[in-house]
Amino acid sequence: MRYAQLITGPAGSGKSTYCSALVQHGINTKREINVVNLDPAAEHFNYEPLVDVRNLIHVQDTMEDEDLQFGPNGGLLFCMDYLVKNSDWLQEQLGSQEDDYILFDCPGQIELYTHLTTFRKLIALLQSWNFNLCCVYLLDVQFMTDGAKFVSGTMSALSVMVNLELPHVNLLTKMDLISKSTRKQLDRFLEPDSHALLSDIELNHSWFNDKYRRLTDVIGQLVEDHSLVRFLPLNLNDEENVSDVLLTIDNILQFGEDQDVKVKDYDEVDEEN
Ligand SMILES: Nc1nc2c(ncn2[C@@H]2O[C@H](COP(=O)(O)OP(=O)(O)OP(=O)(O)O)[C@@H](O)[C@H]2O)c(=O)[nH]1
Repeated sequence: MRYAQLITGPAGSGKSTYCSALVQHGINTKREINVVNLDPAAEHFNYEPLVDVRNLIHVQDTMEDEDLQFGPNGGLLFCMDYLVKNSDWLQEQLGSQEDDYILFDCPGQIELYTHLTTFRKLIALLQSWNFNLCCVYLLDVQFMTDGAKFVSGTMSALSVMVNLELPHVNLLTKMDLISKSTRKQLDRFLEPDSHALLSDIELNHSWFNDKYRRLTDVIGQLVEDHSLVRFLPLNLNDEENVSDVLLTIDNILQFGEDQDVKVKDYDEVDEEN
């Protein structure tokens, strides 16, 4: 079996930074973690990729091509389709090493995860190449600190979970950037508690009419009653937190069962944070 995290999330949510941090964590703990860059528009990252999709196709190619003349967004979607159609290239680049552990650093266009089929096709290919996959969805915590934004972020995570149908972990990134009081407020949402969300929305959004208030309440209840969407805080400055998050994902991937790696379960890490 091979193991991989699909690192997804909106533009700027911290995907490449997370990948670099995990590679460094791997070096510190004498564990090999490789990264594959799947973003054909990537300009800069701080890791040495095992495979780089830009060697197959670059978004610039699609924008400069006389026939295609795409804009940046359409070009990126075209590149991802091109990758799926030329999957032999990716398969060859990935090799076939047993027990390898790969982070796929994906583009920031969330339509790829929320409703287009390209990623589902890519997932099916990776699975057919013996990869056990976990989708890791990153959201910048700064966009989750008031009730209305938290509901919106929760819905985007839910769309990805429903569309990709993979074992899934949501991470709140850039935890080092929020104050203690904001963290306290966030903790009330993470519970999750629909009434905390609702009272925050009523307090901060006087324009919220009855209909929206009821809708928010119902969504909050739904998420709470079915434990649908959970978020783990990720602070890259805290090595113990990084280690716990990685172990949680390892557990979901069932990585470690044959490799003698200690794993923690989701609830354990959630409580510790
Ligand atoms: N303070 C802080 N900044 C972070 C953290 N993670 C990412 N950043 C910053 O956020 C910005 C975006 O991070 P990236 O890792 O490039 O985000 P991305 O999701 O890969 O972005 P796209 O490739 O555009 O989709 C960069 O300036 C990072 O330095 C974090 O944990 N803490």
